[in-house]
Amino acid sequence: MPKQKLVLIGNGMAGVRALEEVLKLDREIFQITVYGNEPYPNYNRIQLSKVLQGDTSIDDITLNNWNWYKENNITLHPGENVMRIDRKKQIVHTEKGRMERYDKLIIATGSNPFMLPLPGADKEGVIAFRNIEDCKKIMDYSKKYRKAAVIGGGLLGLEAARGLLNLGMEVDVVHIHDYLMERQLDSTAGKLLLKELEQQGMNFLLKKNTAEILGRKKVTGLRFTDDSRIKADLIIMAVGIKPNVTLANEAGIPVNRGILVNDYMETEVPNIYAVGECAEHRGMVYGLVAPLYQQGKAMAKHLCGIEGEGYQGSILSTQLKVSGVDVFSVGKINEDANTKVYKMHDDWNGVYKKIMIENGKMTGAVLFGDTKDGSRLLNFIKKEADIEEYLDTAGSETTQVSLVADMPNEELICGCNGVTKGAIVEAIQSQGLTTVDQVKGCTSASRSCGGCKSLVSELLACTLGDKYNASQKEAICGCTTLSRDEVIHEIREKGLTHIREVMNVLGWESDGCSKCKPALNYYLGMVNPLGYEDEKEARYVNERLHANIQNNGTYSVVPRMYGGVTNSNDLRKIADAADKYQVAMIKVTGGQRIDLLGVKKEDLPKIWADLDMPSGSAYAKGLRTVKTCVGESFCRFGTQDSIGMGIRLEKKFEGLNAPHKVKLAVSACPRNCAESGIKDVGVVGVEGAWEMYVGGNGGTHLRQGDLLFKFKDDVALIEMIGAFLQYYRETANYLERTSAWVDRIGLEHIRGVLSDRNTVKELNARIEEALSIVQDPWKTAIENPALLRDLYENVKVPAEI
Ligand SMILES: Cc1cc2nc3c(=O)[nH]c(=O)nc-3n(C[C@H](O)[C@H](O)[C@H](O)COP(=O)(O)OP(=O)(O)OC[C@H]3O[C@@H](n4cnc5c(N)ncnc54)[C@H](O)[C@@H]3O)c2cc1C
Ligand SMILES: NC(=O)c1ccc[n+]([C@@H]2O[C@H](COP(=O)([O-])OP(=O)(O)OC[C@H]3O[C@@H](n4cnc5c(N)ncnc54)[C@H](O)[C@@H]3O)[C@@H](O)[C@H]2O)c1
Ligand code: SF4
Ligand code: FES
Repeated sequence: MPKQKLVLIGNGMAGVRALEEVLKLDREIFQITVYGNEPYPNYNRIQLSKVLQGDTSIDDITLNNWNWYKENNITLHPGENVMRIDRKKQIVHTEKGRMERYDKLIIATGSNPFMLPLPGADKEGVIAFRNIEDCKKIMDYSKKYRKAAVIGGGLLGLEAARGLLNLGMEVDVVHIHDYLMERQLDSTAGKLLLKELEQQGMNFLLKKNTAEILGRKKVTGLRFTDDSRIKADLIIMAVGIKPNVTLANEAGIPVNRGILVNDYMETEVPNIYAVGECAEHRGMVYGLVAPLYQQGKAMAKHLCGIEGEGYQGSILSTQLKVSGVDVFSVGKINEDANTKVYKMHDDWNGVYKKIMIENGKMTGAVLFGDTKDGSRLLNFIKKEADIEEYLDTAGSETTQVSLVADMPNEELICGCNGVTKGAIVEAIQSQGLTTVDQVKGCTSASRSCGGCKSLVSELLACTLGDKYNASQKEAICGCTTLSRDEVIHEIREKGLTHIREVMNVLGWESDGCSKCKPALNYYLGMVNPLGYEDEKEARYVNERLHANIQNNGTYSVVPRMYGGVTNSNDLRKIADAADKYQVAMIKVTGGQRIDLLGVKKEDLPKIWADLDMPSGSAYAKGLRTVKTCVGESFCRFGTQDSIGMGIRLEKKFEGLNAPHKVKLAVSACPRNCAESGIKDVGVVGVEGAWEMYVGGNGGTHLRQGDLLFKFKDDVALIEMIGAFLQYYRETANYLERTSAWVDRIGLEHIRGVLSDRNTVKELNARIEEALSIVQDPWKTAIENPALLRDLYENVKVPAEI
């Protein structure tokens, strides 16, 4: 039988997913042609927010690459607009004059951003945020200009605003309502969100109606109906979307807000279907992928002649993709005469939870500050569960790990793609999957917004147990096939106590190399801090000599200055030492201390003795500096004693060794003068509390820290920093910065582990043990004549280690 001709208009997320569903059911019945007016293969529109925020690149958001179309015998016409549908002759006409006959036609033309018809809306610098071109334009603007305004405080506007901040712009968000995301949140959550985002640096203008976009040819600002004005070089319009129904309308296909369809996504015209944001089903037009994918599934069955109940409508759930902000909403969000409400508001910790109940059944929920219950609530609300059923489990101290383990098989793990726990576990077991990417490829879980990635990872861990850890295996170097975890396990199990022993017992294939020797030295010390004797010769040269070697063979000397605070006495000692040893340069470092550059190796012990100050560990794989701002003692904006806290932290953790260098900072307000956002641990004072950010990095791999927890109490903050550092010490690969480690094991996972009080206490007990043996290395060296002779007088230090 000849194949039927299936034509898809719109190469976007809903249309192409529907084709995937068709191909899953029957690869033989259709000869498929796709027209898409964007010049790209199908890509993940959702991830444009992450592209703008710098978390991923345009190259990495392709969903189906060019090859996928070839492999599935699909003819794709990228960058080609369909101009007209001739429903009588069953032909589509394109802008290039092509005419394509169809037996079945799918319209999946998505939406257009709604552009407010304001005077000046056509000026240069007014941009929507919908596709790759918009994203590129915005990024280009950010390189040239400083001030941006986003009109619309909904999901898109806020994600765009976060992106603009990350791109270094100042951002005003103009919103028409008195609280943010009013379509997804109630006023309490909307206001909490505003506070949180203000602290991230966004500026909000609420209840503001724009009257005019100012400027001559190019945008210069906005004027509002109350006649107030703001300046702006770039305006992002994010005030909602309009289904793209022009083609259907002109072809005489019945349209209301969207193209009218039945439960099988058939329009009222034979052989024409509509799916995605352009379709209207039972009065609803959807703007999130989960319902669009469900529509595609129902439509594919119908196209392939398979019976099914059709699409029944969806309960919507949303999450904002802004790092450090946890907001979740599902179903009904506002009370009316028929609803009762279960509410919890912990104002201090900024946690808010509201569940809507009708006749004892759950119909909606809003979460702010702690969203780990989101997927469970979505499942309860989907099945209209009794509130009692939820409350029975709600009191228990759940972490994400236990949450996934306890979930019944029919519960959803991935809301976007409708993938249940049972389906993932089945795929893991039957197909031998071991990584999140494999689960994504096989089940589609985590393929869209990516919000469920950590749940998938936990599920892999629960399902595979030890095998999951083994599957993450990467040998620590070419001398062995053993991974870091295996080596540490063997060190513990077999009670191994020194590097040579590890190599002998674990069958090293050589005498060790510059990669494994320092790593083993660290792992042995981490496992047994009290019993292990540091093997100096396994350390890199800088750590061995306690000074950084420079390009001309001299060294730099950086004495410790707790919290960046010094005094005239120390400054005098530094000046005298600089003169006496004729240092080439005295330089203030980024870590707020003083670097004496150009010291000869043989002078190192002498200058340390003269300085009589502790080592600043500027060379160490371990705690380096704790940078502070002046804080409440002097600054008008300071809400906390940042210097006091910084000094306390530095005194507590100085000398701690770690998989890589660790930098801390304490700022007394969100202006962040100490750059807490790009430190391994960054502390930021807010009114009456401290926020703790982790995984920040200001180096080659720039990464903004993630908010981990908030504390009103100094002791609790210090305890959590101890627990975080120890968890990093125990689980990171040697030479893995916290930024890479947080990305690898997941913020949610870390938060889950550190939410357990006992774990925090145990980690602190172990870090205390490691700290108890810390000695100042300069002092130790000066007091050890043999070491002085060996290291600073006789021996030539090989440079590679
Ligand atoms: C920045 C951003 C972030 C988002 N984040 C999320 C999120 O976190 N979660 C979520 O669920 N949803 C999110 N969304 C929404 C989600 O991306 C959309 O719901 C989804 O992409 C809609 O799919 P669609 O196929 O209906 O439309 P689209 O993906 O827009 O695809 C329609 C395609 O048809 C093409 N087209 C239109 N007319 C023609 C024509 N005449 N000829 C040829 N081609 C044509 C369009 O150019 C487009 O490529 C986000 C959207 C944006 C913009
Ligand atoms: N995380 C996510 O799920 C996510 C992220 C981005 C986009 N999206 C989707 O993309 C689509 C577009 O998002 P959106 O945020 O533009 O749509 P939206 O309709 O959700 O929000 C638009 C917001 O703009 C405000 N607004 C309207 N007119 C205004 C005016 N004149 N001045 C100021 N504010 C005004 C509205 O009050 C509303 O809050 C939606 O379907 C959304 O669901 C989803
Ligand atoms: S971070 Fe805040 S408190 Fe600290 S110096 Fe800067 S403005 Fe002042
Ligand atoms: S929840 Fe969005 S990809 Fe899984």
